[in-house]
Amino acid sequence: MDLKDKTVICSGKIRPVAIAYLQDKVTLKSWQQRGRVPEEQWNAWLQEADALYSAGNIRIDEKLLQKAPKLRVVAQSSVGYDNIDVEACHARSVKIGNTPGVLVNAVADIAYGLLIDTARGIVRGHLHTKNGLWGERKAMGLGVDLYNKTLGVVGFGDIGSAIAKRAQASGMRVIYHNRSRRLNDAALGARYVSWEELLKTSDFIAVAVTLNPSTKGLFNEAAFAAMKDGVRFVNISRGKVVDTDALYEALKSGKVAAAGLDVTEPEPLPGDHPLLTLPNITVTPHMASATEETRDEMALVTAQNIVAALSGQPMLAQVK
Ligand SMILES: NC(=O)C1=CN([C@@H]2O[C@H](COP(=O)(O)OP(=O)(O)OC[C@H]3O[C@@H](n4cnc5c(N)ncnc54)[C@H](OP(=O)(O)O)[C@@H]3O)[C@@H](O)[C@H]2O)C=CC1
Ligand SMILES: O=CC(=O)O
Repeated sequence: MDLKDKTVICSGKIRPVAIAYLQDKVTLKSWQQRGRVPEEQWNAWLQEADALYSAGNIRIDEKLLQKAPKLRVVAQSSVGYDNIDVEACHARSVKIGNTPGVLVNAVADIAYGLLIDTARGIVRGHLHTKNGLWGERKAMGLGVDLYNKTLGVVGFGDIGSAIAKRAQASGMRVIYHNRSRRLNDAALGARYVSWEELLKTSDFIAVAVTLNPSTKGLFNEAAFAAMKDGVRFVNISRGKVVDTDALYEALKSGKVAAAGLDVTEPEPLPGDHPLLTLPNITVTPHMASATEETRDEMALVTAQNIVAALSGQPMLAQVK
């Protein structure tokens, strides 16, 4: 099908693999310079757009949709799509695509790295060495083993179960909590438990839920209070799942011995944020899927979703 009369716009840089896939098939307008496309230009593009390639850095809501009368497809280059008002899109028959699956291993690797860091203080050790304190390394104290400990995974989906697999390789027991039990959990070596039991019995907690009304602020003061003393906490899902002030207090008091976060509220996290004054936290800048291979796959799925939807074919991954 000839789609050359279809205009695809993107608010920021897109990867060469996506450009190569799209440029001969559709009319592509992407901003390949640093930063975001200037507002006036963006508004003009929205007027003409049949499809929007979203890097996740913009809010796609009724306000934007009103400026884009021809829009039929939003292809999000991530698995999470909490920046999109799904109802508003569907009300206007705008299809939404995303990129589940292809980023699972990259994201689970970062979660596992943060998990090990909460146990052993790798980043802290590096800073200690860098600050000329090698000789005083005993002052850092000792870490704890992953081996023979219990990992509680909250959000045992594609990424949560990939984190579990890595933890099992370190000899951890895995329990998990979802709203619904997974049918294949026995094959994955994980035991389904209630929210309360997970909080009470986990030595480590890894969070890999979607951000939805049931998970917003899920890790609040009461949740941290219900955890084991000295629990270690990792979040790679979305910052809004955690009450930042409650986590700060729990880290400060030692209730949470250490935390590793790839996502924060707010994002970006300012360099002078109180969380970063604590010695027992490692924060990475929402980079869990940021490998060359994974970002190429995400870009390609996004481009393929656009072409499929514009051709009237099923997308590789569609948000229902
Ligand atoms: N840091 C980063 O760069 C990245 C972050 N992410 C984040 O990770 C999220 C998960 O991705 P992925 O594993 O692919 O998604 P999946 O849909 O495969 O898994 C999400 C899991 O969350 C569970 N869940 C949802 N609500 C709740 C709740 N209230 N309590 C407990 N569990 C809940 C779901 O189970 P159930 O429905 O049964 O409750 C499901 O098992 C993404 O939505 C995104 O926000 C993803 C990629 C990269
Ligand atoms: O945060 C990234 C995603 O894919 O979701």
